[in-house]
Amino acid sequence: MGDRLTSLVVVVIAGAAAAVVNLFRLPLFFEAEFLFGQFLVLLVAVYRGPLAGLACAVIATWPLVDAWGSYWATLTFGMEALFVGLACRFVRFNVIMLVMIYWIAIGMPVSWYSISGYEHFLDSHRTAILIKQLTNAIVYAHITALVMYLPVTRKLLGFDQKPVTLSIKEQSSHIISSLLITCGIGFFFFNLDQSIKNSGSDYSQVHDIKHEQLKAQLGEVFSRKITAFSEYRETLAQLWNDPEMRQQSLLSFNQRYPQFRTMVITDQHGDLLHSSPEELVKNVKSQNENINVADRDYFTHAISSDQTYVSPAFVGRGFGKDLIVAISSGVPDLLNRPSNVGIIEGSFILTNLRHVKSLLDNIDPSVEAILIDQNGQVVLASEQLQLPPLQTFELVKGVDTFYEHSLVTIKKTGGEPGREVYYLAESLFPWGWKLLSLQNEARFADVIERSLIIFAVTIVLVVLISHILAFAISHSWSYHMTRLNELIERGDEFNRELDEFENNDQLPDEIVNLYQEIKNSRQAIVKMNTELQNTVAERTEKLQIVNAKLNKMASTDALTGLDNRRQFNQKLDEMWQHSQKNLSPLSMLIIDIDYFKKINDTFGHPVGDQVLVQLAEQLQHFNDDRIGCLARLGGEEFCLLMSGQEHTDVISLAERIRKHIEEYAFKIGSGKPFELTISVGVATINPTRFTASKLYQLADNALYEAKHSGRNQVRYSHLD
Ligand SMILES: Nc1nc2c(ncn2[C@@H]2O[C@H](COP(=O)(O)OP(=O)(O)OP(=O)(O)O)[C@@H](O)[C@H]2O)c(=O)[nH]1
Repeated sequence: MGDRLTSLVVVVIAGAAAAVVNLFRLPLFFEAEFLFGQFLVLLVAVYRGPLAGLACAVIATWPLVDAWGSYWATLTFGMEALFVGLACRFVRFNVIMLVMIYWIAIGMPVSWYSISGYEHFLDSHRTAILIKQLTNAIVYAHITALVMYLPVTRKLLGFDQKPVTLSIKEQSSHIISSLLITCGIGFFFFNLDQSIKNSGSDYSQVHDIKHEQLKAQLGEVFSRKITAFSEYRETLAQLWNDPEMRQQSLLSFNQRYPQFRTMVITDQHGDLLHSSPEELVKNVKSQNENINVADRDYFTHAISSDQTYVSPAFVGRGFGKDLIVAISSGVPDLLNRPSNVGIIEGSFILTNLRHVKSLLDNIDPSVEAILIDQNGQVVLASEQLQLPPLQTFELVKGVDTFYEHSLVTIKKTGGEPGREVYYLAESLFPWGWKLLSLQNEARFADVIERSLIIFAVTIVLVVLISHILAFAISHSWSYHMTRLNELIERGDEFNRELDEFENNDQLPDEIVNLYQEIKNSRQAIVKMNTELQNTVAERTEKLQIVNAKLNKMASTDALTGLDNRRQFNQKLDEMWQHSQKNLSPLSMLIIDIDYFKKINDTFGHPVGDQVLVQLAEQLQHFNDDRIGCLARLGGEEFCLLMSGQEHTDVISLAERIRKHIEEYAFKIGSGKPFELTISVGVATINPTRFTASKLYQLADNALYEAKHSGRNQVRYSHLD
């Protein structure tokens, strides 16, 4: 399979596996989730290169596009794979450090931008989400580092590709820090999550309590008035037939509840009977004969019911244009209950509800409240919210709930949703109004962010410290190995006692054993080497002796010990060259025993051999400095070579030899002594003019002549 096709298969399978793992995400706060599938993407980036990593990231983030509704995850994780893959191609790397550098320098800034782009609800949690990303990345990078060196990973993803980091120090550093940090981060994150959850629920409890307090306070304000109206309608029913008393009681009722700017009493048809202050009716009546309120809400609700009615906020018409709320109650017909004979109504101008307003404003610096009527209009709202009365608004639900709290933003009539996000608590009052209390979520987000920033800094420090620790531990493991390695390279150190290894109690057993093994084998090698050298020297010496003997044998005649023909030829050649160079004459004597055949025939070959040996011994007496070579050429033929000698001297030497042999008594064993003669052929040449073979030819001819002239003679030939 081609390398590209292999990469494609790896990318598709690892990407699909990572996508499946990414389906099982660990949910954290808000939309933040921990995912683990990315470790497979990193492995592909490390083993198969940046482009394969990028492709794998695209496949792996498929579930996130759907779940998170954006392609930002594909972008950031894709860039991460590219970054890690590229870095691994060019530097000796540590995958955890690379991932950390990527997220701090690139990933987090890109995410910062992306979050603001698509979801304002996450705005206040940007830092939290980014820190989650960094922590998540540190975790899956450690998982990557843990499984990266497993043989199975290499087999599945790397095939025969070598990972960049291979030394014991680097591998053990990766593994130690990975173990430490994966456990450490898990523990820290679990604790952090718990503490955020706890403080979140504390926060929401406090919010609920504040809300309940406010609700109770507001309820008391209104229900006291409602109760007062319910009681007063009974009083009024008693004195309904006495107009004077009605007016009086109305005035004193209003005095008791001065928050009501005006109070009126109408008959069952809505015609105004009394007012407080009294002039109101008078003034109005002076302009208009009959005031009828039958079309007003507060009348229609009160006249047909025995419940006290609290109206929505509205702009008053009859007695001014103020923004008011009316409380009205039907006055029962004592003879014909439950029908009413008229109503009593009190209105207070909203701006006069200072007490209520201050309750809304001062709940808590982070909590705002809105009081809304049955029409969904604002009656009163905390100053901060800037919601004027009668404004209708919409609560826009947030993307999520946070520890059972709804998250909302406020959208004013026709406008955009505000950017502030609140936790919502709401309650309905018996009279139909609602109390909404909104706790600004940014406050809690600040608290979370602060602890997350501390957490992130701690994690980064933990990562760095654990790497330093891991490095130190693995260094101590590999230090002695490295030292041993150096020693092996230097070699000779093992011949000495090394204190560092010999007398060191701190050394791990494995190192001590390894050292001993190496030392022993080293010493064995040295010993073997010395023995080998001695043997070789011994053998060489023997060989040289044998060689010398062989040489000797090759150049010596076995019977007589004189030079043989081979040696003779070589010496003749050398001496001819020497004489040619020195311009000196070269001479040759060929000596042949006379009638040697007879000796052989008479006494036998062994005796013949003895004769040859004795003759050689006798010739040796003449072998002085002048003789360049004394050889037996074969059979009973001997030869002498001389250089630089005068021809006459050579002839005289030949004569002396012939004479010496003639006079010499040969004796074999205990046999009788006998005599024999020799014939000698002598020749001398000028080597600058004649060759060595010419010299031989001349000497041989001279010998032939000596033989044919009766033997026991010296004959010579001379060419100048
Ligand atoms: N014992 C012995 N005899 C040898 C050796 N080499 C040659 N001969 C004998 O030497 C004899 C030489 O005889 P010839 O060449 O006929 O000459 P000769 O008998 O010496 O007579 P002339 O040279 O003519 O005086 C032969 O019988 C050879 O067999 C040897 O190494 N040992």
